[in-house]
Amino acid sequence: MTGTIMRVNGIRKAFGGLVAVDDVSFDLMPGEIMGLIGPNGSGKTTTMNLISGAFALDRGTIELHGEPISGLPANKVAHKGVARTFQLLRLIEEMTVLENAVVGMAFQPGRSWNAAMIARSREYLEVVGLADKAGVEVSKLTYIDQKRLELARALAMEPKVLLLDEWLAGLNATELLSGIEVIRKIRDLGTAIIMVEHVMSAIHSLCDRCVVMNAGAKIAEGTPAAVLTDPHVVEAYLGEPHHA
Ligand SMILES: Nc1ncnc2c1ncn2[C@@H]1O[C@H](COP(=O)(O)OP(=O)(O)OP(=O)(O)O)[C@@H](O)[C@H]1O
Repeated sequence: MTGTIMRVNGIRKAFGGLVAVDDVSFDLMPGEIMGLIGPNGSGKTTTMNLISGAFALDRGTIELHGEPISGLPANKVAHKGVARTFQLLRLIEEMTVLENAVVGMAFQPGRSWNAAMIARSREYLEVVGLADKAGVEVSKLTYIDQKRLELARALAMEPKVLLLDEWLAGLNATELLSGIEVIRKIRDLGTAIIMVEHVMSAIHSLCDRCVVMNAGAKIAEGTPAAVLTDPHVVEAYLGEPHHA
């Protein structure tokens, strides 16, 4: 497809006898927010780990702008332009908000700390709504502010594609709304996003398209409204707890 930013083609990953991701394919378009959804244990996080290079593929290919990134180690995938957040926060508690954001840039090859990098990090803090807390020590931040910072750090990698793994999990109703706005803003600034998310209101309001997984396989793809009323998807979710 012309204009595809990422192409995931027939990827597979087994853990012993358990096929966690089974022949999954999808494309990501520039400027798109794609939801990767499905019941617990359906293979979403494993798919994200395959894209980010944290796990090696058993089979299949992943391309970024037509260039293979599958087979590369996670740091190389990140340098090519795929950044991620984690289900568990990975911040350096003793450092300030700004220092943590700069660390995201400083880990890129050929970069050293400089004024331009600090200025850029401040821009990312602005995007995620943390500009006024640049000098605060991370250990003093609230949970949502820590999540915002983790996002700023991912943005500091200047990704073409951002992988969000349940980034909205654990937020209260007000925080959820501001979290949704932050994700929308990042997309509007030109980063394509793949988000694994259980919060259906967020999926509805943010995603242009969803890929639905069940037991490792892709079972549906389409707009949130279309896939969430698809009988196969409804059946896959039966027995799952409902989320807001
Ligand atoms: N490192 C691993 N070793 C062995 N099995 C694993 C490993 N990671 C995941 N699995 C198994 O692979 C399957 C898919 O797990 P995965 O975490 O990708 O699902 P998920 O859709 O992200 O689930 P959730 O919504 O609960 O986060 C599960 O059965 C899980 O137990």
